[in-house]
Amino acid sequence: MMKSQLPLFVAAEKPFTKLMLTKDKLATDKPTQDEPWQLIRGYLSENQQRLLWQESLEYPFSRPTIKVFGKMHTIPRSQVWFGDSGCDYLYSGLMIEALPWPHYLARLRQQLTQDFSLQLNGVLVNHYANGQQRMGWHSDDEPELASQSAIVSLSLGATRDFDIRHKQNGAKHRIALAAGDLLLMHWPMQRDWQHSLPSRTKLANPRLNFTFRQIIPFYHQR
Ligand SMILES: O=C(O)CCC(=O)C(=O)O
Ligand SMILES: [Fe+2]
Repeated sequence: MMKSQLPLFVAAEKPFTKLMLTKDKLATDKPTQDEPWQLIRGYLSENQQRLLWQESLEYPFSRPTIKVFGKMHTIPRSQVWFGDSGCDYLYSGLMIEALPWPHYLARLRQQLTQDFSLQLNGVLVNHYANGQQRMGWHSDDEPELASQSAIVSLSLGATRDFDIRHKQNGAKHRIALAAGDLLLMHWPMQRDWQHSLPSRTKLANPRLNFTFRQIIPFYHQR
């Protein structure tokens, strides 16, 4: 349905080959009550990574200015939000309207929906131009997120450390997220933990991250 809006260069590309997700592959890492996340290395094929990266060159990224503790800041990365209609997202006091799904991102959403039995209806794409760009400590706990829903994170490009810390007991984890890796963040990760993407000042290479989410449609119009 989105095909007509595709940039021309992808028309000739081979389609995704459907990834066969074997039980073994899923079993490589299991979420536990103590650590409610699950890492699947190399979930995206090389072909998928290439197509998504290429498609992202056409995404309308922006660097909005947001209010943090009463002060205005331009976010240290660029982002864009795609989603089903009505799946707008209020982010640090800023209403982001859902843009229609680009082709390969729509296909990836479908694949994730099937592989993990999730109802994903929006994706935040973050582009980190280099190691100076980053994301501070936060939990993804906005009220428009469906109650107790999981968030699926996929990474492309440069490998970056992803830090996780417990809100109460101070436990810390660091996961190096490489191109193609998938991190499944199950409930109650967003209730009990924060995460961040620290800067790496010497790194010159860009990275993309997609976090697929389930939003309560028309939340902000009710
Ligand atoms: O870039 C990442 O790996 C993290 C992104 C993230 O935490 C978010 O979009 O909420
Ligand atoms: Fe996050």
